[in-house]
Amino acid sequence: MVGGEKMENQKKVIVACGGTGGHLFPGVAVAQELKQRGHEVKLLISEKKVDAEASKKYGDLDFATVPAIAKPATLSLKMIPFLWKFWKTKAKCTQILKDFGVDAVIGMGGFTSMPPVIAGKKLGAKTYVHDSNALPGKANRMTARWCDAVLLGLEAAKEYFGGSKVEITGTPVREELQNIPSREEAAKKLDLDPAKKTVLVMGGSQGAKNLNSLVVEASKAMPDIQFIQITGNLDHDRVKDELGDTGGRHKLIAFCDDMASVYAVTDVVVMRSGASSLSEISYLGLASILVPYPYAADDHQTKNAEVFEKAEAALLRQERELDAGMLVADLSSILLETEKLVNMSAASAALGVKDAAKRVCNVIEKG
Ligand SMILES: CC(=O)N[C@H]1[C@@H](OP(=O)(O)OP(=O)(O)OC[C@H]2O[C@@H](n3ccc(=O)[nH]c3=O)[C@H](O)[C@@H]2O)O[C@H](CO)[C@@H](O)[C@@H]1O
Repeated sequence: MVGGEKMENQKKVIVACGGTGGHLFPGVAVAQELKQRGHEVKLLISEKKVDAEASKKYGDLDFATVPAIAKPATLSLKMIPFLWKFWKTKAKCTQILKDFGVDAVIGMGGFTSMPPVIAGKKLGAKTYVHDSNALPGKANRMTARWCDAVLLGLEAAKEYFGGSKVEITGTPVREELQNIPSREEAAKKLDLDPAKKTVLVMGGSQGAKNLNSLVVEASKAMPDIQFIQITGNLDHDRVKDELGDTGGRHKLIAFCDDMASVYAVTDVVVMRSGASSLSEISYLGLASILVPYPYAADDHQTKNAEVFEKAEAALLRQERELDAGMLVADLSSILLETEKLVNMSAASAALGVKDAAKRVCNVIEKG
């Protein structure tokens, strides 16, 4: 251990989870479980606005920021500023880790997780990486070389990492989603009718303009169904204009900081297939229609969606093939056929890993 005072058996753990909600929220879940077990935790997030917004409700956790890093897709002159920024960030991480007195570092994904893991390795700490996708990211595959163990959200990812240091843990879900309110309580909070079928729409952290517009059109054709549509900050006003007045049955939210209430009143989700959202809906046993983000690296969101489609927990629809009529037909087939909804929800629940946070923390505690 470097610097700092600590109790016996207590570990000082850095959770590197910056860059996107898909890395940050599983990192929060790991930090919450570690803290509950008496360990000391610091979360490293990026300086991006999205991280500041997503982390602000977790005031009881200790956050520090480091620059976000994105590797250029091809070998070009852009590698020079990338390497310079990488080196500077690693130096900053080394200082943070030394001051903290680090024992272990876990990276939750992306190139922003890489410098803290490498810095940790050089300081003699135990190092881990967690990947939540069916097709692991390039950054994680590279970071794995510096790690004592590789932790995976989905079995399908195992083939990309050789050797015995791989463990399937599932993807941790934050505390507030482990204990969601009742449907009635949540409906009251969101000013919705608990007796009506409700669709949640999540566009994910990247643009979902087309998907947002398709949903608006579908909603107009389904006046008895309630919608909660998370539009993303950039698309909110445009969608609001397109939607017009629905008498309160179609709610628009730019960014949602109360996913627990939203999930509690939901019957079916229409969403991108980001791994963290998938881990949450399977934890809660929600049926879904998955529309992968078409520009995700190596089309990894399709691979995630295929896991859910194969298990009959979801319908998989590519955005280029989807129109509002199909969406109405899909939603009707799930919402109006009770047996289908029940079966899809059960298949989703079967994919959920209830104790993922515990499994990840057990590995860190074992050392
Ligand atoms: C475009 C892209 O490449 N996205 C990737 C990014 O996830 P990205 O951040 O896009 O999406 P994820 O679905 O993984 O995570 C979103 C998270 O944000 C939360 N949320 C969302 C909206 C909101 O208003 N409030 C809120 O709290 C969700 O509950 C979830 O926890 O990293 C994931 C994990 O490697 C990948 O699987 C995704 O493919």
